[in-house]
Amino acid sequence: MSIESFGTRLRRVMDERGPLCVGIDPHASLLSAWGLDDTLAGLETFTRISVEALAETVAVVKPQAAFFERFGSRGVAVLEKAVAELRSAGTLVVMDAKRGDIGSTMAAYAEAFLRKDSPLFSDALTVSPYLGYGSLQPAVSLARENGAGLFVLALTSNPEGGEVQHAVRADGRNIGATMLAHLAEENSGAEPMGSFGAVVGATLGDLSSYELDINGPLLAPGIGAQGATPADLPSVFGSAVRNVVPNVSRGVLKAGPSVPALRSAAERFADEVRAAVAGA
Ligand SMILES: O=c1ccn([C@@H]2O[C@H](COP(=O)(O)O)[C@@H](O)[C@H]2O)c(=O)[nH]1
Repeated sequence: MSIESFGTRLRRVMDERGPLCVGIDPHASLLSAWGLDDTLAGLETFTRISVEALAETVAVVKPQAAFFERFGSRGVAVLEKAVAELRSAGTLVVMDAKRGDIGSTMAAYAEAFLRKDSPLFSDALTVSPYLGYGSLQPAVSLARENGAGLFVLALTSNPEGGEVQHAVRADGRNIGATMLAHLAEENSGAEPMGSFGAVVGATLGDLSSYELDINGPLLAPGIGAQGATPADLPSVFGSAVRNVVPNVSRGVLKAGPSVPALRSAAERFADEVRAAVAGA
C-alpha cells in the first residue's frame, strides 16, 4: 500500500478545518500568566491544556521544541506525549526544531523526527538550509519514504533574517529566492501539492518579487505577537495565499489557561484567516 504524502494530507485537513496552525510555545512568561510554575510540572499542565484545546480544533499544531528541550529529557518526554495525542486526534504536527547540519549528521536529525517508529515522529519538521540546501537531502529522502514533509527556512519573519536571506548570489538571485526555487523543483509534478514547504514570514510586506508558487505549503509565522494580522495574508502572499499555513502561537496561548477560551481564540483567528483567504 502506498503511503499518502504530507502534501496530500495537509491539503485535506486545510480544506476540512481551515489552514490555521497554532503553536505550542510554553514561554516562561506564559506559564506564569497561566498561574503555573516554570517547572516540569508547569510544562506538563500547560501542554496538556493546549493539546486538549487545540486537537481537533485546528488543522495543524506546531510545538516549538526549544521550550521543551529547556527541561531536558523529561521535557522532551512531555513533547513526545503531546505529539502522539495530537496525531491520534487527526491534527497534523509540524515540529519546529529548525534542524540543519552536514549531511551525515542531518541523517540522524531526520531519523529523530521523520522515522516512522521514532518517539518524536512528526508530520513535518522545520529545517535550516544554511549549510547548503543539498545538506538537507537525507531529510528529504526520509520524509518522502514516510509520507512526512519539511518546512525549509526561506524568508523568516524576524527583522534580522534579511542579512542572510536577502544576500545576493553571483547569479543575481538572493538566498531566500534560491531556497524557494529548490523547493519548487522538489515539489514538481506533485498533486494536490508537494510536501516540501517554505517558511515565509507573514510580517514581510510585499513579496511580489519572489516566486512563491512552489507547489507546496508556505508556513507563515508572525501573526499576533509579531504584528502581522490575517488580513495581511493576501497582500503578502498574492496568488500563493491558497497554500499558506498561517501560524499564531502567543496570540492564541495568551487566552489560556481556560480550554474554551483557548479554543475560541484559535477559532477567531481561523475565521479571520478563512475570510481573508476567501476574499483574496
Ligand atoms: O521565521 C520564523 C520561523 C519560526 N518562527 C517560530 O514561530 C513561532 C511564532 O510564535 P509567535 O508567538 O506567534 O510569535 C515561534 O515558535 C517561532 O520560533 C517564527 O516566529 N519565525
